[in-house]
Amino acid sequence: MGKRKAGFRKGRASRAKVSKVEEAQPGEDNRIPYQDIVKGNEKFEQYYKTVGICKESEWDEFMQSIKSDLPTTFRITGSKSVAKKMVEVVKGQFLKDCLNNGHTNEFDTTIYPLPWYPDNLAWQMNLTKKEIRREEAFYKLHNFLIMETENGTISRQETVSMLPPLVLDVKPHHTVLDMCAAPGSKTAQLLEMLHGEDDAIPSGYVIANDVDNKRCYMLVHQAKRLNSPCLAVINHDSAILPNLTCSMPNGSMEQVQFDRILCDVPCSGDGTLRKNPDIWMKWTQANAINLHGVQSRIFRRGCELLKVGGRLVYSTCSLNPLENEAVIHRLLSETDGAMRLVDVTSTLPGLNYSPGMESWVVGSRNLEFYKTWEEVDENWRTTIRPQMFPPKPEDRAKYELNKCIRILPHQQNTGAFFVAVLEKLKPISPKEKSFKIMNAEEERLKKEKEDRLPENQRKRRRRDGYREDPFVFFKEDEDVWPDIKSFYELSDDFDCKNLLVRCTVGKKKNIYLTSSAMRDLVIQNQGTIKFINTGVKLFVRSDNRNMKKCPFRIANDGLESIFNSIGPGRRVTIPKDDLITLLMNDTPDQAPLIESLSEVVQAQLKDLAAGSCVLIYKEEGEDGLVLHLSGWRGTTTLRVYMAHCNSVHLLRLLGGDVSKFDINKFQKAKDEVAKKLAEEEKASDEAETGEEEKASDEVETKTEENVENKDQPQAN
Ligand SMILES: C[S@@+](CC[C@H](N)C(=O)[O-])C[C@H]1O[C@@H](n2cnc3c(N)ncnc32)[C@H](O)[C@@H]1O
Repeated sequence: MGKRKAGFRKGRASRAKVSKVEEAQPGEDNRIPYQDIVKGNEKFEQYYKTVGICKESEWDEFMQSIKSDLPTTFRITGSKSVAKKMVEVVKGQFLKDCLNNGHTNEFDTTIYPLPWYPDNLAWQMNLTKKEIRREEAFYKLHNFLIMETENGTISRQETVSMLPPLVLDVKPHHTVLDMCAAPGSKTAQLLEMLHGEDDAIPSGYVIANDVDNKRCYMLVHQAKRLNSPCLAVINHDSAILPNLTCSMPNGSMEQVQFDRILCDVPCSGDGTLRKNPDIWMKWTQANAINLHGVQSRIFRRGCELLKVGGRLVYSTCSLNPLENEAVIHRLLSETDGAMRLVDVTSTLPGLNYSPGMESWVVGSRNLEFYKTWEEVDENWRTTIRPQMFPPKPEDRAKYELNKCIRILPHQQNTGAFFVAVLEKLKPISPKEKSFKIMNAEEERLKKEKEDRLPENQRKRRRRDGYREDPFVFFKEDEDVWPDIKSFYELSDDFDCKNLLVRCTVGKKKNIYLTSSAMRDLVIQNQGTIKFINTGVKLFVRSDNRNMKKCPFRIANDGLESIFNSIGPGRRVTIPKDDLITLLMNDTPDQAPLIESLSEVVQAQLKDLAAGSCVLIYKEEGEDGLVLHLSGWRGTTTLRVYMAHCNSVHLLRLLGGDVSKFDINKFQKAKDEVAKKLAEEEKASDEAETGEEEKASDEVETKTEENVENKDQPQAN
């Protein structure tokens, strides 16, 4: 897929409708450069003034803020000890140096933790992304953000988008559904919370769904950085998401009801205007009117799939009450007290917000405004629906829509956002017949019926259901297992049935690990659910001659999940200085000689057969940094087996010298230009010298000829 040209957005159809954008001219490829987009739209202003999106006294501030570029924000991720160390890095001298690297006073380099995010794990800085990218003074900061993002230790996520997962309050035992998950920044956050207790494999899981197949792969990419065996990516329209079943300890089957559901629905996105200025050109009230229906259907399905007592968060990055309070009100009024809004603001200290609206006017696409359905013009009655209107004044107290949270851009220099937290009080009968909750007997009969289908029909079902490679779980007698088990001295409680490969025939290349709950879910639902991805990479085929006994090396991705089961025979405890040496020399050709490492390491390696091993680093103190890394003991060398960005990240955590990796791209570009100029100059000098030499040679030859001629005796 081709990369979108940086700084350009498509600008077509709606341009003509928006008078303020007339000055912006699309380029040859029909895109308008960002800097040429006029930030303003009369209809937007008319609509939100009429709706009363903020107090009149705040309007100018609201508009000024929504037209400005966003500040940069990021979240620190990773295991407890790594995250703690990263917070120290962000608070420490390194980042101070990055921010004060010879810049002039024109930049506001303030950086601060978000007060409502726990443990100082979320940070906002007043510099914009553009400033960080374009200013040489900030090259170290830019390198830091890129490297640590690639490594998965920070997530560059907009402040307001961090709210929904946070208020969902996920615990390690929760079953979680993310209904509209791509590209996945919130899924990542949900996973981090699931793994929040640092248990190797939590009993809960996250199912991340998106209707868009391509975006599902963005989700896979995003989640990969988190190395969780408790995630599955699935691809469905969540408004009609099929029921999932799971097996119970007594062997019966049950429909899955989720403890936590995130419903971050598709929306008009006008809360992201600061990040996506092209929305200024496209904005129309018709978008919100059109989206209300799908948002309501997805939300309703979420409420059906939620466990009684469970929590659901509905969120959008839209300012529009039609996509927000109207959707919530519609569901509350249609489900007869089964759901209720929860006020979570006391858990968000220091967050500035507006309470949800309890009353609003509904605007048509032409911006005619109606207070009640009865007033609506006949022409609009197919697009404006009665459910879009607010509760009657006498019912307001019943719905408590003021418990919703709306964040406006000027309140703390962020994007705009809407969040509603709901709890389920009693079951909701599914709207669609097909979602009827099956009891165990019905489920068994359905399975029996499927099993009786002729083989060709079953095959077709499988084919139509999957375009993905299959998920083939290990059987107890899997051929490669005994060698792996004995090489890594894996304990008997490690269940090899949770391992899987993505092929049915041929050599197994990569072996993935899922949690037991995830394995069960995949096995029980492969017929009805389109699974795109699950499992964390644990073993990778290695045909190295030193791995004859077990042709699989251990991968960093899944190491944490299996670490406790690995026996002492393949473990090497490594002191800080040795680890720094390994990280500074992380390529195979640089691998340090064993004899150059400390005696402690040499002693451990003496009896360790060559091949894959686990390196363990533990800092002193209760909360000290703990690292488990995939390593390779060569015949004479030892090395870390990891991506370069991981090495740099770890060096930074250990206080090692990362300066040789901190490339100043501006200086590099200048050096390259200078080098090219020098080469050109040299070439032209040489050419000139060549010409001169040739010319002088010619002169010399001629002179010599003359001399020779002169020397010739004159013929008489
Ligand atoms: C606002 S984005 C979600 C952002 C995501 N939660 C995150 O934090 O990265 C909305 C997503 O909903 C997906 N979507 C749209 N309609 C859907 C549907 N009917 N079912 C499931 N996903 C849908 C879109 O493909 C899009 O990826």
